[in-house]
Amino acid sequence: MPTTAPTTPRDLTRDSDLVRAARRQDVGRTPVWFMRQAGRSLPEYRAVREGIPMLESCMRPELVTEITLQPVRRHGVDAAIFFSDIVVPLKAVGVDLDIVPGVGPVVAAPVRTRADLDRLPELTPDHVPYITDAVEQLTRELGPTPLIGFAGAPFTLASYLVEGGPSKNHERTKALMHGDPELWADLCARLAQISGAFLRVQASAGASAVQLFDSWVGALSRADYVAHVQRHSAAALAAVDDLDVPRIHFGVGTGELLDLMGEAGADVVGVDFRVSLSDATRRLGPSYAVQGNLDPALLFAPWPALERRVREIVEEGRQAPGHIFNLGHGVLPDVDPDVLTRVTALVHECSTRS
Ligand SMILES: Cc1c2[nH]c(c1CCC(=O)O)Cc1[nH]c(c(CCC(=O)O)c1C)Cc1[nH]c(c(CCC(=O)O)c1C)Cc1[nH]c(c(CCC(=O)O)c1C)C2
Repeated sequence: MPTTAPTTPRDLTRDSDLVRAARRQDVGRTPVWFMRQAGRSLPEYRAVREGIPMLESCMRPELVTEITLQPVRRHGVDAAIFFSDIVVPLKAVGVDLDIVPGVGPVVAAPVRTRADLDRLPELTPDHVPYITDAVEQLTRELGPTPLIGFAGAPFTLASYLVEGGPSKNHERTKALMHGDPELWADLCARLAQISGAFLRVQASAGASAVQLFDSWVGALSRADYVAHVQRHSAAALAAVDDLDVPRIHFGVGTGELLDLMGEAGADVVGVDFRVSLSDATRRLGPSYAVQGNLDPALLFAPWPALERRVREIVEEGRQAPGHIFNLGHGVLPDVDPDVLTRVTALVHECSTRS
């Protein structure tokens, strides 16, 4: 009898529509998941999080598993997004920060000098044993449904570290980038190591795809992206080169950067709602799948208007080399979860290939 290699969690998801679409292969129907589908709008999420601070909940594998599975059970989406946060690896290496309800990540001592950078260590898997545990537990429970791991990209992480918290204009970040390009490059190189290692921990433990969130990089020009950011995001994505996981690269307001974000080493480029999938596909060419791009605010529109837009996006996606249906940015907290379930069913129904 021929011996067969043991089945890994990733083997079980290799033929899923999400992984196939990311690789620009034929799919049975368009796969769909929603950024920020875990947490946010779900009452069952609020119930299990009751009294547990955000960062603490990210370090409890049982809780991470439950919260990650909730939207998969409820909506029937084609992938789970790992419940964590982009600042978890920074906390893990010792940065004094907290996630403040209603605000977001707040850093006690912002990183602005060489001495500050010298206090930021590299990330090793030993810093995040609870991530490995949670991913292993999750992939066992998910079976054929892929788990997407993620990390924040160097620019977006740098913005939180340099500004000390959420920022509208990223002024201190841009001042550092242009005022001390050498320190900026060293900071981003360190953050690329941290991001890449965080992606690698998740992919090694069984995640089937990874997404690099460069949420705020749309604040940059093409010239600044090329000079100061692209190679660092490329280094983060390259950390999983040998693990055979598709890589999704996403940012908000990045219509002008899509091709450069693809070149950084993505298989799939995330598209926000400001650019049509057709334009995005034209800008990207045949070598990339696209992900997106329903405006999250449209989930509040009357169903006929929402339905029309969902059908349009599915049609536009058919012209792309591969399409993963998603929002153009994260689920808004007040959305009716039943609308997400209905959108999932509609995408599946109107995209089923005969
Ligand atoms: C993928 C993800 C993230 N955060 C969380 C997840 C888990 C999965 C999911 O919710 O589906 C949980 C996650 N992260 C947070 C929460 C809310 C905190 C709570 O419930 O107490 C949750 C559920 C807190 C958080 N963390 C962050 C913010 C934004 C602040 C700002 O405007 O600058 C906020 C509010 C930083 C953050 N975190 C993340 C991003 C990239 C995605 C995006 O652009 O939305 C960013 C920019 C990524």
